[in-house]
Amino acid sequence: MPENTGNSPAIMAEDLVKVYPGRGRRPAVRALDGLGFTVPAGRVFGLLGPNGAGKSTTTKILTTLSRATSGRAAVAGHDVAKRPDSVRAAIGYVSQGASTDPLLTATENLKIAARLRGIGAADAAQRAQRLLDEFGLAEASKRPVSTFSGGMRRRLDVAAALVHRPSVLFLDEPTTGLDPEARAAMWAEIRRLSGEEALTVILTTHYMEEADRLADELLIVNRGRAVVQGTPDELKAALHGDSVRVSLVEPDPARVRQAIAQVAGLRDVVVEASGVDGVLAARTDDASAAVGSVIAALDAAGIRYGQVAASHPTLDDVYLHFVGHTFDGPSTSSGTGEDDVLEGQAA
Ligand SMILES: Nc1ncnc2c1ncn2[C@@H]1O[C@H](COP(=O)(O)OP(=O)(O)OP(=O)(O)O)[C@@H](O)[C@H]1O
Repeated sequence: MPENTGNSPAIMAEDLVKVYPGRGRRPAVRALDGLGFTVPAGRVFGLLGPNGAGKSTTTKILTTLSRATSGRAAVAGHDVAKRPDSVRAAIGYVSQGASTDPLLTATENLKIAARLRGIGAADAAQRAQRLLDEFGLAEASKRPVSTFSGGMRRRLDVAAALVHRPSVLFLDEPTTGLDPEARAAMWAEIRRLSGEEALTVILTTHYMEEADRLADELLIVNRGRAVVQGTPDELKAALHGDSVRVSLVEPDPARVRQAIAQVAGLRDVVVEASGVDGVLAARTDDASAAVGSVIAALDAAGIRYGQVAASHPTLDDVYLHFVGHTFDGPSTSSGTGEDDVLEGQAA
């Protein structure tokens, strides 16, 4: 039975600090720097942030795989440092790597997962059957997992993490590598779990669309700190004005920045180059005027570009605003520096 479906939060993290000690010439790393957040029970909660932001470290502490240097965290009402066994009994964890044995059948895998959680043989068989039905894997239950598609394997990984009926499920990039159809099936599964089963799902993802469509609430983490938390709609609504995006062809970011330096009314300007492509992103209160002026400035400077788009803020814009570079972009861009963007976050 879920342990925590009442009003108390599924997760509470307070002032978490994690310092990985230095070794030899390698300096110590302060991976978490006072991270705090709360996750209400029964929600899909998305953790977003650039590489190295501290997402994995946070997940490791919450799943008892690592200890915080200081601070406090509780999962399903249990303190992670004082009651790690109770936390482990209350959570399921699906890592990026497959957790099932490809040579065994789906049923065998689930039965083993249940037995490892201390469930008796008869109950394990029943639970395995129930999960195979729920996850649409009943017909394939007698086949070795090596014959499964990527989507079926991922669903089986999730099913295996639920054998002991946890109340909080950690999913680390659950749809990476899946085709769009399998991704949609996994999204439907996650929605079902949080809805019908009242499970709290902690989701780490690298897909902005996934975070937008799936997460009831999002936390953006940067440099070991919580930057902003809210529903995707709240976060988007908090960014006033419109977004302008221009795809650049073989850009020289410094030249692009110089070209648009005189364009009035742009803020949160970021220019990124990745291979032969690039992007110029900015926000403005007057999209139609800004688009015209940006195009004129790029033309005047002889800068090549492709698509030019203005839209209401998307989650990409929220990320850009709070982190300082695009989700797929480099961690240092030639645009507005991270500190500049964070200083301007009162928008
Ligand atoms: N075992 C470790 N020893 C030393 N430093 C570490 C260790 N694990 C993580 N770090 C460092 O801590 C910081 C946070 O890393 P973490 O893996 O938590 O970030 P992340 O947000 O999960 O990134 P990614 O999206 O790339 O997985 C990084 O600077 C990373 O290099």
